[in-house]
Amino acid sequence: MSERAILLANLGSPDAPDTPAVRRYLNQFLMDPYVIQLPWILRRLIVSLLVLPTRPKSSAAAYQSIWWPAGSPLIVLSEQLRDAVQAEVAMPVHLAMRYGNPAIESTLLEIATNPAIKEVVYLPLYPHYADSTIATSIDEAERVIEEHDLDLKLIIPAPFYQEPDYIDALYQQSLPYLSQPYDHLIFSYHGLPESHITGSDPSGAHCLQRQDCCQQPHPAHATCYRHQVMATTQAFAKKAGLAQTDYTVAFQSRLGRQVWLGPNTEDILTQLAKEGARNVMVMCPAFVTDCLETLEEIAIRGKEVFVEAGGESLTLIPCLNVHPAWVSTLAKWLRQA
Ligand SMILES: C=CC1=C(C)c2cc3[nH]c(cc4nc(cc5[nH]c(cc1n2)c(C)c5CCC(=O)O)C(CCC(=O)O)=C4C)c(C)c3C=C
Ligand SMILES: [Fe+2]
Ligand SMILES: [Fe+2]
Repeated sequence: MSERAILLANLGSPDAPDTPAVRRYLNQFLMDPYVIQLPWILRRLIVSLLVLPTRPKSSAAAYQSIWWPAGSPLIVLSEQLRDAVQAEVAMPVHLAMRYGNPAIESTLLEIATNPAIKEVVYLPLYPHYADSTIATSIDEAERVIEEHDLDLKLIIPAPFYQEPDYIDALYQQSLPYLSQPYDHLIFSYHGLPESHITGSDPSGAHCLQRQDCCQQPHPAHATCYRHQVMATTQAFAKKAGLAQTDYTVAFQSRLGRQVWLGPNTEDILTQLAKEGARNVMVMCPAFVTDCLETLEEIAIRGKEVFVEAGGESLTLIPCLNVHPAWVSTLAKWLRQA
């Protein structure tokens, strides 16, 4: 019988919080055709002329504000997750990053050095489908296997955005926070250009054609990020007994001039403060590990926006990270895959 290994994949971080390392990382990230979905020449021009001259410096400063002695929070937490899962499963558990290190390529090559391993349970660590996360991670792993002619078969679990165990883990992680007094809860998901949503609609005629498209059952939802984040939110709200007036869904991390999913998290923070909210909670279920986008964009910059608009406190509910409920859920899925 063939043996299996597990490969967990996350997005990745620069190797260091300095401008040259962030420039290399952004160049690899934004030249990915799944991320900036334009022909190569346009992508090259945008990245080289509009992004790389200025963003590496400002992003490096942002990374410096959240960097830990052991490294990038996203990498350190992902390594801790790998080790915690390893303690619960009999198969070897590896970790790779789509951008930066450890790369998917070097990690698959390392797995392939064990001739007994024929199958790899490959789990990109994103609850919701997006071309720029799950699809690109799968594409990269398939490219490596084909290019190096590796005798490995990938077993890929489906997006887990509404799996009851995932919702339960989110609930358990957030319970100590949501049992404190607060005025409003924001579900802040990473944003996407609307063109990514319509572009991954296989019917070409459903997504974003009407405001409530995500509430109407449709096969396009298998690859609709907006539908999937709405489903996570609704399942969580039901589990936590939240009324619709208790929370708002918003999207963060806009980049560039395209139309992105809305509403924008910063606009919602400003609006809530102006309407009289003083204490808000923010949870970010699109990320399973804390990272730049939660620790800096929400907990530092989001808080500044909220306080400037008249609010008092913004509390970031940590991501699942290495919560025991999440670790045992992952271990169970990976054993059963
Ligand atoms: C067109 C640009 C981007 C798309 C589309 C995008 C989608 C997307 N990203 C995440 C998760 C993360 N993104 C992170 C950082 C980050 N994202 C973009 C751009 C797009 N993301 C950039 C340029 C950056 C780098 C930092 C910056 O300069 O702003 C991170 C954090 C990485 C870390 O090191 O901590 C995560 C995680 C998802 C889930 C997603 C689509 C749903
Ligand atoms: Fe991103
Ligand atoms: Fe939809």
